[in-house]
Parts: sequence; structure tokens; C-alpha cells
Amino acid sequence: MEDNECRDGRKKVRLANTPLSASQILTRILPSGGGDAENLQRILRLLTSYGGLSYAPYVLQHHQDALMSMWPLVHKAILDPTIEPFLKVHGEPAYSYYGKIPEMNGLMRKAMSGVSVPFMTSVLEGYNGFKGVKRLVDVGGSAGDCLRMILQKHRFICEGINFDLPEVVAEAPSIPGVTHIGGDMFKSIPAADAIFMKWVLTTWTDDECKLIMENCYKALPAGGKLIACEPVLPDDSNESQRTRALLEGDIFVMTIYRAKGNHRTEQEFKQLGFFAGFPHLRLYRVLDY
Ligand SMILES: C[S@@+](CC[C@H](N)C(=O)[O-])C[C@H]1O[C@@H](n2cnc3c(N)ncnc32)[C@H](O)[C@@H]1O
Repeated sequence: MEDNECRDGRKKVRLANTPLSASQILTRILPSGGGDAENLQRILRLLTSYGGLSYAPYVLQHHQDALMSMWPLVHKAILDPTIEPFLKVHGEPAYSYYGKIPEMNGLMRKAMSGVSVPFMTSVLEGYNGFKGVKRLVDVGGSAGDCLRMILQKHRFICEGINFDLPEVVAEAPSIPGVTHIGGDMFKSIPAADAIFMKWVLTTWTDDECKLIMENCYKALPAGGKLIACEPVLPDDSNESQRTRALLEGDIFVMTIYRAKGNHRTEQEFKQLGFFAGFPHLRLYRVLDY
């Protein structure tokens, strides 16, 4: 009998949800034999490399046909920067396209949870800017994982609002202390003492970022704080692995989200913030991620 089987009377039954080893998986997908369990194990090790959470949905999200088929079309963003390759081919922008296909929408939420939880662990270890906040809104908060972690660490925050597109929050899990609100950040953002936002500005053009940040400004009291977690490009390009990963992410944004959406430098963020009414920018770097 195999590890994931047991006896029910005289019958041999297979237990659901029992972990399978790489070689057990291989015998199921290649019943006639063959395959390399060690190489399969190496892939599984990567996919599960973030603690209890899986990195797999993020890898899968980026490798869906609808996104992969865009890579040979990168040049289109140079020929016509008014429209990103994704929109040119699929006839609508990425987020509304995901929103119409429940599997893509669900995968995007899971992908964000898988990468955001380890990232937020690093942020919350060092960043101390939530003091005095009672009501916090997460703009583009997806399934609400970032808010859940912030509220768990900072018990003085009594109310969290997870604000995202209606079709995204409709499937978000319930989280103690968090209310999910569906809406459009280009129209208005729920009022709060402070606003948190992660991996949102980078996908949009400068004009769109100004509009989002202006809406944040309107939702905040005088002197209120916008805490934006975004990739920050170095002023000068260099050969570090980190910079090259950032530059690759920049091209991903150009191809999928907005031909003129981009990763930005500290100075570029400062200018956008200044335009929207935020006079000071303090940079906090998360380097161990
Ligand atoms: C890259 S994801 C980041 C998710 C989350 N902040 C995180 O870091 O895990 C960007 C999020 O912005 C949301 N979004 C896109 N357009 C939006 C809009 N017009 N209004 C509100 N949220 C929007 C998407 O649904 C998505 O959840």
C-alpha cells in the first residue's frame, strides 16, 4: 500500500489531500514510467520556497498564455506608445480582461498573496510609519493580505478598508477588522487617516498616477500620510541582480499594463507626489527582498 492509501474494510482507498512525493507524482502523470523525480523536486522546491505560502500562483500568473504571447510584441510599445501590446491584442486593458475571467481574476489574487506576504514580513520588521493611524485604507489591496498583516502587527489600527475593483473584492476572504469595498481609484477613494498602497502606481502612466494620488490626497485629513510601496529604480543603471530584476519588471509593465506605465526613481516619485499635494517624501528601503 502507498503512503497516501489506507484500508476501509477490504477495500483500498486513496486519502485525499495527502502529500505526494515527487516520485509519486511522476508515477501518476507518467504511468508508463520515466521522467526525472529529482528535477521535478527542484521545481517543487522553487514553487513552495516562501514559507507556508506558495510562489506557484505568481509564476503561473505571469506564464498564462494571454500574458506570455505578449513578449514577442514588445516592439509594438515602441512603434505606438499610446497603446500597450496587451490591449492591442486582447482588445481591453489587463485588469478588466482578468476581471471577466474568474480563473484569471482568482489567480491574480492568489499570485499577489503568495508574493505579498513574505514581502510584507520584511516591510513590517523595519517600517514604523503607522503610528497614530486608526483607520487605514489599502488602495488596490487585492485579497487583503497586506492589511491583515498590518492590523495584526499594529493593534491600535481599529479599522482597515481593503479597496479594490468590485470583481476583486467580491471574492476576497473575510478578515477580522477589515471591510472590503469595491470601487475605482480613478474616481474616488474611501476616507482614512492614512492610505497604504503596494505595487499599484508602477503599472500606470504619470498622468494616471497623479490622478490616483490626487484622489488619495482628497481622502486624507490635512497632513495625512500616503504610504506607497513601489519598486524604486536606481538613478544610474548597474549590473546588480536587483537592478536587472527591476528593469525586467519595467518592461513587463510596458508590455502588459501600460506602454507608458513604468518603474520610477526616487526623484520621479517625489515629483508625482509633489504634484498631487504631498510636499515630503521619505524613502524607506526594503533591501532583503
Ligand atoms: C499588482 S496588484 C497589487 C495588489 C496588492 N496591493 C499587493 O501588493 O498584493 C494591483 C491591484 O490594483 C487593483 N486595481 C487595478 N485597477 C484598479 C482600480 N481602478 N481601482 C482600484 N483597484 C485597482 C488590481 O485589481 C490589483 O489588485
